Amino acid sequence: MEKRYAIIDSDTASDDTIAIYLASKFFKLVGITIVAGNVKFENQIRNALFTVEYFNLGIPVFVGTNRPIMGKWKTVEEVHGNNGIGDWNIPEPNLKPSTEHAIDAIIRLSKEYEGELEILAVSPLTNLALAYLKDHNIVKRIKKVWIMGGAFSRGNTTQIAEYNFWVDPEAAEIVLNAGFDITIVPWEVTEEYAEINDDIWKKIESIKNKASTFFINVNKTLREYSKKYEGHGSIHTDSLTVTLAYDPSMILEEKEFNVTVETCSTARGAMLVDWYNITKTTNAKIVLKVDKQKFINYLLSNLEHSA
Ligand SMILES: O=c1[nH]cnc2c1ncn2[C@@H]1O[C@H](CO)[C@@H](O)[C@H]1O
Repeated sequence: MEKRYAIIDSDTASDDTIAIYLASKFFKLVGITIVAGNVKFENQIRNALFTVEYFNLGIPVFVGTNRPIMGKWKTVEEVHGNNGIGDWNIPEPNLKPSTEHAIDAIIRLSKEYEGELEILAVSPLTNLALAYLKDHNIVKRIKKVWIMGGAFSRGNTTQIAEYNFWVDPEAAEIVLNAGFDITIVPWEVTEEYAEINDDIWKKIESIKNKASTFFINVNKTLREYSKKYEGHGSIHTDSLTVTLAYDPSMILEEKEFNVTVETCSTARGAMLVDWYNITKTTNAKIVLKVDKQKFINYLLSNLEHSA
């Protein structure tokens, strides 16, 4: 089967790096665009370049916006480690990012691969929102947008908000209302279907090759944090989103909703899902159930059969 074209938009830390690696296996990845989020911006760029170099992916890294639209957010080094990848002491990558801005790269690539390009947004949506504001026609040219973001009610960052939507709720609102074909993978769904528990962690550890070593190192702090504060193994939200995008037959249930994002007060970043279609419109599908075993199989086989 011909590989589909995709850009992965990433605030590159821990699981993002694995999502990049998986996306490079699943798709013809034409770019990695970096956006403000998880950890210090410079570290995110470094982590993306390191991932490309480590796995010899040959994919350009485009630096994007280094803050959300409103500029109010916090990085979460406590989740991912100080450098974003479990404090793994990595060498400085030789690769350099592209000189083209991520927003311009998204617009240009949407023309080069018109009607074929998919966006794997495992990040706050700032780059995509700004690309849309610069060129509304990207909506017609981009085939599909996969979004990891939003929580129904169990916020991982505030009582109600998931991190990616919380970092840039204005951007999320812009993207959701732009008219893209959107599928959302929300936090609770990833919590249920993208957990790497002790058994699977040990299995990955025992592979002991280049990719498994990478996985264990970059996700070390994420695992400790998830165990301590969320009471389960590490949640691989971004990897699940990329895998679902590659093989949508893993989606066992999804439903179309009108989805908006709260931008005010203590509920900032909350995903508002019109469950009973009170608004009489829809703008996105939300994934509700996933074949977890398939996800684990994809992950394990791609870690086993690496370099
Ligand atoms: O506590 C956390 N667990 C997992 N991912 C997190 C956490 N905090 C921030 N992220 C980041 O935000 C998205 C998920 O909400 C993911 O994209 C991940 O990179």
